[in-house]
Amino acid sequence: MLTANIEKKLPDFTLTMQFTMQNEVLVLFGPSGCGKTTTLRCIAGLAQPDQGKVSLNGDVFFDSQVKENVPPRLRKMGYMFQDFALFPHMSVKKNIGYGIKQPGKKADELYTRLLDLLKISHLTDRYPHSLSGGERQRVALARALMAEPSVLLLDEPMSSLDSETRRELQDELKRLHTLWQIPFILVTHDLHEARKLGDRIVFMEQGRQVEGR
Ligand SMILES: Nc1ncnc2c1ncn2[C@@H]1O[C@H](COP(=O)(O)OP(=O)(O)OP(=O)(O)O)[C@@H](O)[C@H]1O
Repeated sequence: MLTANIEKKLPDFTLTMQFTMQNEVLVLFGPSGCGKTTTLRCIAGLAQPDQGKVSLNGDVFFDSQVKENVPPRLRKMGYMFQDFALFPHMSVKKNIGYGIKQPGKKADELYTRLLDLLKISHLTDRYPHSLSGGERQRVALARALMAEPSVLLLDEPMSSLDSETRRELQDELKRLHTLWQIPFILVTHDLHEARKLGDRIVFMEQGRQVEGR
């Protein structure tokens, strides 16, 4: 169970988000600038709330009252952000491999499956600067999935993909979720995608939840 209680002052409003989720797919949906990315960043530890608490299955990652703030790499979260760059000096293969927790047959199988699924097998020796936006996005997604994280945070992971790849990837994400049974938080601007993938949709405006089911 992931619990997030986040209060963070931003230039135009104070982000105030509070939710608890089981091993489900929660979608954050709302207009540009309403605080979706900042919410994910606070959960991942890439931004610090002014007040609040973030915990996963009883492990406290952030607690303003006791000044606890676990660094991102120890939070066991996989994330893929719009601006989260791939390592420029590493090949695609190395970038994806960076996420591996435990090398071995299982990791090799997952690697092959992800390359195949994301149609990036032919890119493994290339470097990020030579990839298109959509290719970079697919490599970044493979890296996030490769780590077999305890929580997966996805910030518009499919925004630069063509509609067919997007549909396939949506289906695969759903399958992976069923298989792994961990919390997924997905930010999307696509209501169809939100409805297809989300067990729950949180509608946000100006840093607050305005509607949800
Ligand atoms: N590091 C920062 N410093 C100051 N203000 C920020 C920072 N990051 C975000 N903001 C502001 O906080 C608000 C929320 O931004 P955020 O990126 O979380 O929105 P979003 O809902 O993810 O938007 P989008 O859909 O466009 O990606 C915006 O007004 C943004 O300008």
